[in-house]
Amino acid sequence: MEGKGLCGSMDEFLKQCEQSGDSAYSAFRSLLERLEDPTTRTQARIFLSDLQKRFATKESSEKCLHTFHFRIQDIFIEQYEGYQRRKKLTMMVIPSIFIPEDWSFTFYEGLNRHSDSTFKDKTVAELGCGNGWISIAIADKWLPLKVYGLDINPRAVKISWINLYLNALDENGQPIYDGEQKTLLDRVEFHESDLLAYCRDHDIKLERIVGCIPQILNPNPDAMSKMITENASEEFLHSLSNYCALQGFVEDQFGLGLIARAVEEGIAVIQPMGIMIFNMGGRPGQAVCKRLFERRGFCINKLWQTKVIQAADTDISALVEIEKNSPHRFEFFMGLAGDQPICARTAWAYGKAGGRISHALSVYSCQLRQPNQVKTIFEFLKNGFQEISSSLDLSFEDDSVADEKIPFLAYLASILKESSFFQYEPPSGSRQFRHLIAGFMKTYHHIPLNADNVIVFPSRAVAIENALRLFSPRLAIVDEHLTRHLPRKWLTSLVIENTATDNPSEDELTVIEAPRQSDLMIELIKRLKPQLVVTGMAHFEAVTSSAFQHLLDVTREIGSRLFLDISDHFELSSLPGSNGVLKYLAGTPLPSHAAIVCGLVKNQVYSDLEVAFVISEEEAIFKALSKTVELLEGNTALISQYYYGCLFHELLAFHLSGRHPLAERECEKEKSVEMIGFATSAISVLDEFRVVN
Ligand SMILES: C[S@@+](CC[C@H](N)C(=O)[O-])C[C@H]1O[C@@H](n2cnc3c(N)ncnc32)[C@H](O)[C@@H]1O
Ligand code: MET
Repeated sequence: MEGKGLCGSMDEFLKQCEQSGDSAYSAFRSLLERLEDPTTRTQARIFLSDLQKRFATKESSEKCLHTFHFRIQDIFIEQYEGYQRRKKLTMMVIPSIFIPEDWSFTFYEGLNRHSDSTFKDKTVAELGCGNGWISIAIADKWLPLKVYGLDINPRAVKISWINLYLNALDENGQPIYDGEQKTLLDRVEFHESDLLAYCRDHDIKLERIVGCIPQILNPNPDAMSKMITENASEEFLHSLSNYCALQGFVEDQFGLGLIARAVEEGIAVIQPMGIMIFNMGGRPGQAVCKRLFERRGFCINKLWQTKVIQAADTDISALVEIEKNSPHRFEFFMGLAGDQPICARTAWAYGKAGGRISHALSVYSCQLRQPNQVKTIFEFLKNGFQEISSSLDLSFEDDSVADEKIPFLAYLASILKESSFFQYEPPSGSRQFRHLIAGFMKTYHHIPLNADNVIVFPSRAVAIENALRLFSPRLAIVDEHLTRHLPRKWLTSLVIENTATDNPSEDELTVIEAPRQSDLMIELIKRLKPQLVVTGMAHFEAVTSSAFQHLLDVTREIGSRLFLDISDHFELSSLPGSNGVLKYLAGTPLPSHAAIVCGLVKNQVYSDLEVAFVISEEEAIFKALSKTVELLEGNTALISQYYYGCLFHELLAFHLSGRHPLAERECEKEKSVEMIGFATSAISVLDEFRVVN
């Protein structure tokens, strides 16, 4: 039956199509309006069946494209040998849009390598949907919740809608229902959109983003800046399938700028566990293609790789130009069988001389490693930090490094997003950071500390030097591992012979080095009676608390202050090994003459970042040490506190609070001897200022 009436006669229709591609397009636009209108839909669909039947053979449908500027044909998407009920879709094309070829079919094969659950019930966007066949095939095969087929070419979008009606309704114009009693019209929408603009503007959160978009820079950049409208020239509209404009990304130099932009736009709209699947021409080289994703925080899985003949309608001379101006070499092959890569220049010359050139084509499936954090980083960089974005590298060989660095950058981004400057923090260190350290001690080691028991220093060396200056002991015994950064004069003076009645100047501070072994250290303490002891602990002695207790007792009896360095035994992990000192503190308060020093130095990412903290449960010591930070060495860089703060935060964030009630602590033993007090110079300063934490 020939569709007449609403659609006019077929001959009239074909006559209009014959005039030009533009004219054929406008004939189909009117037909689309009839498909959209439920009252004329059935008839319009029947008219399309009749058109298809009229050019049923392969030859006649080719001729139709040539003469009438459109083609409607069945494409078989599941055609395994021996498989009887071959699945077909009916699809039309017009010359001003992309006509599916090798690239599309490879892409579809790559999509098919995913498990059924990848698309079932999911919200999907297809970038550069062309005539819409991939979006329709996804909807047909996997029953996703919704597929948004997006294309910048307005004509591609209209033809996609026609293709949707062609497949949602049967030849008689009746709806085809799937297993869930839905038709393709319930599952697919097509929209004109520059990459993900449509989803962004409509606040659509996607679970899958798939795309086969151009990878060759337009050899004629002016053409690209032309307004893209439905009425632009056919040639120009078709060129949108093969060429892209400069996008302002580093990847432009490899022709990958459009994909780079798609990925960055995708990071903003994809759900955290979402997957992006891209068809990647291997011409820039596999390493470059992989890097595009990895440096933006993705893990990639190359699902399918094949070789395709370089499309005849795509001029690779833009790649030859890039080779002229850079050391980069693209990767082509001679024929499909070649396996020795040749560069774009050689490929171009070989092609001009009649040779067939091919290149790799792969389907990449990509997922963000730490999705929410990478999203935060990109959200921040989007607003005016293009330069940082270009040099950003979130690719890591080692997962544990990624686990440290990405959360930190995200944390920094969220702080900088809220304020463009670093806030003033008290000299004892950022309250939040001290709070986190105390929280870690409480949660992981059951030591009931609070932020006012913790003083932050730029490094362990500074912490120790400040403690020595604060008390200015006549004699200090310092573990030989910790003397390296102390002023030389302290290590060279020797005032041990002075009697207690002498009144040496405070500058005459003498440091005696001692081995890190508690029995030797204790022997020295007993003999030399220093006013201050700074020591670490050998590993074997740190296992139980007895060496620590012994040191506490001896220093208390003699009247020395003790600074115990636990840096080597302190682990910033979710399963930190304990040690005798921390076990002791869980059950007993830290005596007032003792403090714990801990340098955080073992980070894997920024080996030059250091922070240290001192723990004291004595308010006066807390205040005085805080003051030394202000007076002597300057505050600790906030960036270092953020870095370590973030590590502590990560370790605390998932904990339920109060799951392990803290043990009752025993009371501290009575003081027996008067301890060394603050240096007179320190006292004057401490008296002068009211010390605020
Ligand atoms: C190679 S075709 C792929 C078409 C279809 N997916 C297929 O496989 O047959 C690439 C498509 O990307 C579209 N395109 C180019 N730049 C785009 C952009 N910035 N945003 C959206 N689509 C774009 C082109 O119009 C073209 O339809
Ligand atoms: N013909 C294009 C090329 O060779 C590919 C079109 S599909 C993005 O790059």
